[in-house]
Amino acid sequence: MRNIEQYTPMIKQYLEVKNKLSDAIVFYRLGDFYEMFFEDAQIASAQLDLVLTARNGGVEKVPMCGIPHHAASGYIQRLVQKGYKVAIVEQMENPADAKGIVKRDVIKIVTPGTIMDEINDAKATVTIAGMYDFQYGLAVVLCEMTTGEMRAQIINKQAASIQKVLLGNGVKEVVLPKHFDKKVEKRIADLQMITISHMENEELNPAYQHLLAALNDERITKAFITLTNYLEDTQKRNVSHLMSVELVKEDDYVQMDFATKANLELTQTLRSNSRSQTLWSFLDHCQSAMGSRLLRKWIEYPLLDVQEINRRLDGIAFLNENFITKDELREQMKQVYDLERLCARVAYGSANPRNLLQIIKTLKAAPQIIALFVGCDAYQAFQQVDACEELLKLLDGAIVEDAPISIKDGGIFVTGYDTELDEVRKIAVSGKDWILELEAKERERTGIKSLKIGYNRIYGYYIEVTKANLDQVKESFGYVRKQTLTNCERFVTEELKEREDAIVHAQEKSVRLEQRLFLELLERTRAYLPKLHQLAAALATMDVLYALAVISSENGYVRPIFHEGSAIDLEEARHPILEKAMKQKRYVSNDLKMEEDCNVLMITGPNMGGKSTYMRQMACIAIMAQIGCFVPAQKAHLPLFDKIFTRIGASDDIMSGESTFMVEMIEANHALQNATPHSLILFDEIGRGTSTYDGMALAQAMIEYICHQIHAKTLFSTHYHELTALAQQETGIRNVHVEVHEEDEHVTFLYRVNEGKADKSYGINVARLAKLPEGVIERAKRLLESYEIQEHSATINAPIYIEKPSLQEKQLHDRLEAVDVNQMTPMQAMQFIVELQELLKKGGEA
Ligand SMILES: Nc1ncnc2c1ncn2[C@@H]1O[C@H](COP(=O)(O)OP(=O)(O)OP(=O)(O)O)[C@@H](O)[C@H]1O
Repeated sequence: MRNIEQYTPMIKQYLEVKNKLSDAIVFYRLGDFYEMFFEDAQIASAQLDLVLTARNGGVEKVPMCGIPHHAASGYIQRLVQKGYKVAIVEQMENPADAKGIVKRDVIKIVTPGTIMDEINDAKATVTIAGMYDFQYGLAVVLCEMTTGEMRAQIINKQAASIQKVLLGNGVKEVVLPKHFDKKVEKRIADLQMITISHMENEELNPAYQHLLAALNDERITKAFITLTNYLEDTQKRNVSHLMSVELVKEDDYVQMDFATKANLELTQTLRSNSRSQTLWSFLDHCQSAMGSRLLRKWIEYPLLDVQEINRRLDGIAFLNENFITKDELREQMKQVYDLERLCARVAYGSANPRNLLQIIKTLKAAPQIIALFVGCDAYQAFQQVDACEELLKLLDGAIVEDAPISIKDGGIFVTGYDTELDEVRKIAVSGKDWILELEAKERERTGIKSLKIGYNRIYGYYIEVTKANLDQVKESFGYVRKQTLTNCERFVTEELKEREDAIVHAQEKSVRLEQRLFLELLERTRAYLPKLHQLAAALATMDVLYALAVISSENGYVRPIFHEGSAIDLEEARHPILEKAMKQKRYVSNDLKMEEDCNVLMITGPNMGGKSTYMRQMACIAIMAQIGCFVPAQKAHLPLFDKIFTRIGASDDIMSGESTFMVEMIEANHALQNATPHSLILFDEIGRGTSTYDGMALAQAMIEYICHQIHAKTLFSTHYHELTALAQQETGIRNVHVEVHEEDEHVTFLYRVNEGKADKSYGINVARLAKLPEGVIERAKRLLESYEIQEHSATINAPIYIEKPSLQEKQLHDRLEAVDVNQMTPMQAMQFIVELQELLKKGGEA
């Protein structure tokens, strides 16, 4: 700890502030710069490529680096993205008025979960979570700071659930209370790139109580308190833009764990974490950022409610049947700004004059946009949305077209908006005219052509004469010297001094008046926020419907039809993204049919043959269908999937320290433990991460488990051709294979999926395609031949062993199925359990 008394007064002041902000980098305002000192300077200079200098701090030279204040947001964003917190320390008084050291204080702390103004990616969502741990689980309250949206969830303490809720919702920062399960904290820390913050204050601020109105759950309240107290603490103000907390019920949506979402590259790619080439970016033809963000939510939360899905599909069909309406919608949507974030800024008090202009433009377009949906039966509710015409009347014509971003310098309101403002402005303007006249008069009187009248905040108005003309200044002019610069002198006259006060005063007064009027206008706008939120939600929905209509019509997609059974019937299905990305070659469409009693589709065929693509295609179509979008196929009859699980591709989790095989087993386990008869499972080459026999045994055991216990619809690709024999014993398994054409050891992939199993693997042919050295290929072929000979002579290709359920299991099953628990007394139930236990001990009755 430094002895702060030894330092210069300024560094002492800095250290007093810094000592309370140990986990943040302090941006300390000095004139036009933000300076960083000591360790903060070292970190910032390394992270932001700034030059590290030093400043005399009294007892020692203090490391220092700085950035211009007007460029701060870019630097803050870079630091925060790297997981740092940045505390902004501002000058709290005008340096000119300060006696001694200028007063400074922290005005806000920007953290990874609370960054708002500094974000320049309109489609990005930044979420912060407050958590509370109760004995059996966790309450999580999520908040999207830029919109103020809040959601709550109760989850269990397993790593997969924590990962799903935090990574799945783009959480960048988690706030934990004083007492929190250390093991769970470690699980959160293991997720990497999530900043963990702590908040000790456990008292509910009454200002936020109403946001919990609809919820009566003490656990959620506690997580909410931790979160809101932290937000107040970092923002140093009331976070008035927060919206009511909505409880998320997982059962309302298709459940996908984080690995599944990542594997399917729904909203970010596996390799680069980028947005391009994802299902989101592919579908995103939205015209507004709020539309894009809503689309992302739709993709992450596909629906289970067939009525709601059909409503969206009806909306899309309406736009595609009325293409002029659709075109008109696109044009009108161009006028729509990010009303969601604008509302948040109004509520929070950070809206600027340009933001109000954006609201005006949006409100002007809104009635026409709503009217476009008059004929859309599915969305008649849009007609009830208030387009806020009253607010438009209030705002329209108040603000000048090229209004400034800041309210510091006036120039916000049009003439005629306020009579007092007009009066003050007139005085200020006439003052300026008087100055111009004086300048002309003085030039004439002195004969100095280059004479200028200028103004600066410290010296006020002055007459400036260049050095070259100084000899022409006569005493009789009454010029009093004010300031000497290298190449000019500045003077005042009695006359100028007298008028200066009035002019400056009028200018300042008009700026102050404009500020007051602007804040009043914001306050009046605030009264319309509930209506504006509804309008924003409706416009965003229309925008997403537009995007999905465009995708569906441009690519010839078909409307999915849902049924209550479990059969899948897809004709000429395609992978939406790959189909679009393929330029030279044509994408080969395929059918996918699984009848009610078919549980597992076993897919065999060569590497590179298109197995994974066929599986991903199924998942993409299922998700697109359940978000209410048309799908890439000629016919799509589908069940409603409740959960989707995947074990696809090589998503080695290097970060979590798990091996490839371990990740494979964890993901497979997750599916086997949680899938239901209504789920979709995609297992791509399960078991390949271990030895052949291990892998094959595990794969077979899993398939049997799915057929007998789970009955979920499963697509299972494998290179273990032996497994295809299972189809002969199990009615629930069907074999299909991807076709290739082989000629003179050269293979051509046909990507056509046909009935039956593949005859061989073609691994060596594919290796040749990859241009491995010919020596390696030849040697591999010889080895393969000798393996195959051994295989036939020895017992390597052991026949597949199919285990039937034991008699004991069958008896247990029959008994449990037969009993009607509702008709039993507690005593009878206990007796029944004892009987079952005895049956277990005896190993069956027989
Ligand atoms: N239906 C299709 N039409 C056209 N090209 C396709 C089709 N399916 C796949 N492809 C092409 O083949 C490539 C390989 O496909 P995919 O990864 O699905 O093969 P795979 O059988 O899973 O291979 P491996 O067993 O090595 O994992 C794809 O990247 C794509 O370029």
